[in-house]
Amino acid sequence: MSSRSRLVAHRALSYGDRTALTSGRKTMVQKLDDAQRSALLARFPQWTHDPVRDAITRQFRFDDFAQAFGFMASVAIVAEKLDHHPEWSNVYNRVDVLLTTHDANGLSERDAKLAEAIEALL
Ligand SMILES: C[C@H](O)[C@H](O)[C@H]1CNC2=NC(N)=NC(=O)C2=N1
Repeated sequence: MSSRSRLVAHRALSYGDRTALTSGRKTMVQKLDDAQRSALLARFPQWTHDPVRDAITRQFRFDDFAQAFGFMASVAIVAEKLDHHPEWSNVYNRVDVLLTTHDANGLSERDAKLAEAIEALL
């Protein structure tokens, strides 16, 4: 098998897996109501509510770039597993994270799950 065929086969498999993993998630995700949003913020006091985006944000600081990027790599793996991804940026030892659910146009239970998983990495 040529290296090009292997690449294409790998890609096809990846897409197949992804379809299988996500095909059970066609239901609309519900935006949190006010009580649920308050509960979320009480549960994660280090996170700040962004009312414009209906998102939660947190800034993480590490000793250096290697630690910051290691953290991002760990979050990326969890995010991919949850099929829920952060909006973020990194400058040297700093990582700015914003969580919101694009499919709901605001916070949902998925953001709570991802925030919980991120906190568990620290
Ligand atoms: C098709 C796939 O399930 C969706 O696009 C997922 C991927 N990751 C996501 N991440 C975030 N933050 N919000 C979403 O609505 C979202 N949707």
